[in-house]
Amino acid sequence: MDCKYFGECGACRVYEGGYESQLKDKLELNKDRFKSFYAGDMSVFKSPTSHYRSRSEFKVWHKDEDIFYAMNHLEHKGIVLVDECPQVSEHIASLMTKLLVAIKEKDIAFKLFGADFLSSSSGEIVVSLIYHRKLGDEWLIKAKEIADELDIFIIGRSRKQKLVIGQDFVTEHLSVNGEVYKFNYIENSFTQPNSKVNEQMISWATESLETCDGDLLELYCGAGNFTIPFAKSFKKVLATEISKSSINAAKTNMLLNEVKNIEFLRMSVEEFTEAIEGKREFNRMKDIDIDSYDINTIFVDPPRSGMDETSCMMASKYDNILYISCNPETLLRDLELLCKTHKVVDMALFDQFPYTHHVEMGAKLLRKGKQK
Ligand SMILES: C[S@@+](CC[C@H](N)C(=O)[O-])C[C@H]1O[C@@H](n2cnc3c(N)ncnc32)[C@H](O)[C@@H]1O
Repeated sequence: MDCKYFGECGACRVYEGGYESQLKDKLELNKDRFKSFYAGDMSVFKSPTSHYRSRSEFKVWHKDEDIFYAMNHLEHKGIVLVDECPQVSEHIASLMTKLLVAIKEKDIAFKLFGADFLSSSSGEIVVSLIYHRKLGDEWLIKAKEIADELDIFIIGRSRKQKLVIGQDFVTEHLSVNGEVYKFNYIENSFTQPNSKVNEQMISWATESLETCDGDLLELYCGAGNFTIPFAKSFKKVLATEISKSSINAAKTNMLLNEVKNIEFLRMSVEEFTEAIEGKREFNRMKDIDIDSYDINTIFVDPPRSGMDETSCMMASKYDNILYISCNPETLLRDLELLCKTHKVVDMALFDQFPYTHHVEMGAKLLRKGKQK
């Protein structure tokens, strides 16, 4: 990646030998890490080597009456000023300077401290401008002029305030095994950052579940990123997630894709575990006939902290477990528990975060004694 800040700004790590060499090392490290659970081939899915991030957050730094984008320094305290970034999508990259110029010209930089970008592959962009002051009518008029001029959506945020100019989402199209799915990505909600790798993850996961029978249970479903492509392989899907805005987006995304066999439930994994074990009743489950589900398969995509012990015990009740993880360390910890009853039959590495040491992993597990 040809970048004048490479390694300095904190977003990328300098790696001798470049992208391919780093990926090879990540693969070796993870093959070794998981060798006691899985000794087969690990599929590897590469990222584009630049302009792969569809969302990105920058600080806005004020210096000598001027403003700059900034990132935390990688090695020590302090920041690095950034005027371009080859990680972000082409659409975000070509907007960054124009937006900064417009903010200065319209004089709306006072107490602005953050700029978050979210883009779709077709070029829709929502920018959240984050302030340490209450935003009034004057800000709204000027920000609307910028939004019109640059053909973007702008959200003004400050404490307990959210002003939306246009809309607070972009619509992304993802191509999965030859089919195109539409997703509304909501500002300030979780979305997978690397669209090309995300498409490969969903394709791999969908193929991994193709032979599973019965219904599907999904935990940590977000806005239905996996759920919606999975739905055609199952009669019914029950998908749960803690975030209200993600569940609302998931329901919209189900309609956008004309999918009808999913029930989305806003519930934490901890709550859902209590509900399914009959330990506690929840009003949110009153319209869900849990006994009508014939669940043999569970799909999980937890945050970096992984699953907890109780959720692993719950997942172990199902014959097929598919686990997508953004943190190999917590995946390894959880496999210690899951592999008391199950064995890992396939694994994949997705290079969702190039130029960092992070990777996304996939693991397919089958109850011991069951055939593939
Ligand atoms: C790594 S994201 C995956 C989301 C989705 N599968 C996707 O691909 O976009 C993890 C999700 O877990 C949700 N989450 C975090 N803690 C949770 C909990 N305790 N119970 C349920 N969901 C939780 C987050 O809101 C987030 O949407």
